[in-house]
Order: sequence, then C-alpha cells, then structure tokens
Amino acid sequence: MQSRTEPGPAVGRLRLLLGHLKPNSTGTGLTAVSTSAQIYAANPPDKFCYTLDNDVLSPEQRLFYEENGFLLVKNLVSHEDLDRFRKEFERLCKKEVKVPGLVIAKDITVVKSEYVAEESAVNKIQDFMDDEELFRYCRLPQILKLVACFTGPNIMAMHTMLINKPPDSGKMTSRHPLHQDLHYFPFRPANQIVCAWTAMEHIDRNNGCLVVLPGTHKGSLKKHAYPAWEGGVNKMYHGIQDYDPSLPRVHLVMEKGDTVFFHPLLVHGSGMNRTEGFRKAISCHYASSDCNYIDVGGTSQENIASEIKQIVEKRYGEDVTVSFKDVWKFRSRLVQGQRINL
Ligand SMILES: CCCCCCCCCC(=O)SCCNC(=O)CCNC(=O)[C@H](O)C(C)(C)COP(=O)(O)OP(=O)(O)OC[C@H]1O[C@@H](n2cnc3c(N)ncnc32)[C@H](O)[C@@H]1OP(=O)(O)O
Ligand SMILES: Nc1ncnc2c1ncn2[C@@H]1O[C@H](COP(=O)(O)OP(=O)(O)OP(=O)(O)O)[C@@H](O)[C@H]1O
Ligand SMILES: O=C(O)CCC(=O)C(=O)O
Ligand SMILES: [Fe+2]
Ligand SMILES: [Mg+2]
Repeated sequence: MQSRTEPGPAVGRLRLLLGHLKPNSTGTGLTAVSTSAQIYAANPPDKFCYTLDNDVLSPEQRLFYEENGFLLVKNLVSHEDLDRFRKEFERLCKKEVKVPGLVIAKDITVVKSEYVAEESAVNKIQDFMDDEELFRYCRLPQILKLVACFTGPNIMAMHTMLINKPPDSGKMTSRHPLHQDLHYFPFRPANQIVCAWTAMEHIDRNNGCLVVLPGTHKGSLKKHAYPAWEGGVNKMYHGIQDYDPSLPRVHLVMEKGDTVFFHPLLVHGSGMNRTEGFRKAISCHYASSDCNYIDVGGTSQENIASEIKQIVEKRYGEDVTVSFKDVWKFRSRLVQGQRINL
C-alpha cells in the first residue's frame, strides 16, 4: 500500500526538471524537453503518493495530480461516442428501454411540483452498469489507460452516473454542494480510487461547471451533512459543513470530450445552471480491485450509510437486509485485470 506523505526528494527533483519545460498548444499546456522515461531514469519516483509508476502520464501531468488532486485531459472521448451516450440517455428517459438497477433521479423542485415531463425532469441517472451502451464509457481504452495510473492494473468500475444538470428552478437546487466523494465509499485506500468525469458538451460557469479546491486531496475525510439551503437540497447531496471559504477555487471550463480525473478526497462541487439547457456529463468512479471494504460504523460516514440502507429497503422491501458494503459489491463491475477483494 502506498503511504501518503509529503512529497519527497524525487518530487522535488522532478519539479526542478520541470523548470525545463516549455509551453505548447495542446493538453496541459506544457511539453517535456526530456522524455518522461529519461526523467524517471534519472529520478526514480520513490516518493509519489497519488500516482503509480508508468510512462503514460507525462512528468508534468504526474506532478500536477500529485499536487492538485486532479488532472484535466483535453479531447479524450470522441464526439461520436458522446452522441451515442446522449441518445441512450434519451431512450432511458422516455422509458423506451428499461435497465434493471438503473436509478433515475429527479430534481427536488420537480419532485415537489406536479410537473412531470420525461427528460426535462431528470437530474441524473445512476447505476448504468447493466446498460451495455452507456457502460461502454467505463470500458473506453483511453480512459482505462489513464485510470490505471492511479488504480494499477486491476480495475473495478464502482459507480456510474450520467448527470443532466437542469436549468435552475430559481431555488438554486441545481447546485451541488462542496463534498468529497469518499464520503460515499466504504472502501480504501483512497489513493487507489479515482473518478473520470467527461463533459458531454461545452461546460462553464454559466451552466454549472465543476468547481475544485486544489490540493485538498492531501487532507482527511471531512464530516458531511445537508447544507442549510433555503430552496432545498437534493436527496443525498451532502456537503462539507465547515469548509474554509478562503481556499482557492478553480472553475473547470471544459469542452465536449474533455475529461477530468480526480482523487476521492478532492473537495469539489458544481454551481447552478443559469442556462435553458440541461448540462450533461458522464462519469465513473474506479477503484483498484485490491481495495478492501471497511466498516463505517462509528465514523462520519454513518449518516450516508443509513440513508442509502433506507432507500434500498424502501425500494426492495423492509425484509431485504443489505449492508452498505453489499450495495457496492452488487453494483461494481470488473473492467480490467482480476477481481481480488472488492
Ligand atoms: C448510492 C450511492 C451514491 C454514491 C455517490 C457517489 C459519489 C457521488 C456523490 C453524489 O453524487 S451525491 C448524490 C448522490 N445521488 C444519488 O445517489 C441520487 C439519489 N436519488 C435516488 O436514489 C432517487 O432519486 C430517490 C431514491 C431519492 C428517489 O427515487 P424514487 O424513484 O423513489 O422517486 P419517487 O419520485 O418515487 O420519490 C420517492 C420519494 O423520494 C423523494 N425524492 C425524490 N427525489 C428527490 C430529491 N431529488 N430530493 C429529495 N427527495 C426526493 C420524493 O419526494 C418521495 O418522497 P416521499 O416518499 O416522502 O413522498
Ligand atoms: N454553503 C455552501 N456549502 C457547500 N457548498 C457550497 C455552499 N455554497 C456554495 N457552494 C458550492 O461551492 C462551489 C463553488 O461556488 P462558487 O460560488 O465559487 O462558484 P459557482 O457557484 O459554481 O459559480 P458561480 O458563482 O459563477 O455561479 C459550488 O459547487 C457551490 O455549489
Ligand atoms: O455536478 C456534477 O456533475 C458533479 C456532481 C458530483 O460531484 C457528484 O455527483 O459526485
Ligand atoms: Fe462528487
Ligand atoms: Mg456561486
């Protein structure tokens, strides 16, 4: 298991070497003068905490993730694939296809009004692991190649979502409060978990882009609860209660196909959608199958565990007893390598 320590000498040396990088016109904005192989040969990366050793990430990408807890990769998923995912999403909303286990979540303001209008009522779909078309996203080779830099070669798709952030109702319920995804996960270690989140269209502050607090992946899991928002909060949208508002925030402006990979302790959220369109993104949380389930009893995760348990019992009947761990075991799917613990 990797330990999480302050960046060691190797990272320091790499940072020095990165002084020799020059700006380019693509990707993260830097081009390595030396190849990553040359740099790593001279500087064995023994003290990296959040990324594994291979030649997939460039040195600057690797260092960026180590320090910031996220990595934006431009133009990773084709428009053709994204258009196919959008079509399948529409078919699911119209109930033209039914997929077992799939959850269609609506915005709280829509649920509380009489207004029901198929796709325009849908906030997100969750658990599309048994929808072959959407699950192709989780198996895309270009995504898995990058995921393996964080998880290693044995990869489980743990959680799937297609988010359809609706135009805000005026009550600001389209916001997603600042949170850490690890709050929802009863497995560890955190460093072998990563989210891939792909913009299905241009996303900026107007339609509610992702907002991240760089470097917060180096901290611990914080206590989460419903924010005290006047207009209401969507079910299970827990937020961090005492986040430091002075921490720098980065708004991730993304084009269709751009993908951000981020650590499950990275504090993030998304703003309200001020446009008339439904802002779409598709995502999957991956974990190394070497991870282990943990008992969240007595921890800050107890509140979400019992909420999820209640929802499952409501859906399948009170006589069905499933643990928080079972919920995850049941939905996760192997996408590369061997299934070990999860
Ligand atoms: C499961 C683990 C999640 C893992 C997340 C990984 C990290 C990502 C971090 C997040 O994304 S946090 C947000 C996670 N969001 C979800 O997991 C979506 C949760 N939503 C659902 O599972 C369903 O939408 C829900 C069970 C809440 C409702 O689905 P139903 O098909 O049962 O809806 P229905 O319209 O029948 O309403 C049932 C009840 O739920 C209420 N409801 C529905 N949508 C709601 C909503 N959006 N907010 C609040 N309450 C809601 C609705 O008012 C009604 O209440 P009453 O029983 O009191 O009448
Ligand atoms: N009280 C709160 N608790 C937790 N998260 C919050 C709270 N208020 C706002 N947020 C979240 O903080 C994040 C950053 O908000 P910020 O105002 O910087 O940008 P934004 O709301 O995304 O964009 P804009 O202000 O341009 O609409 C968003 O995800 C928002 O949902
Ligand atoms: O607004 C989004 O698309 C991101 C939501 C999010 O962070 C999540 O569901 O975990
Ligand atoms: Fe999240
Ligand atoms: Mg704001």
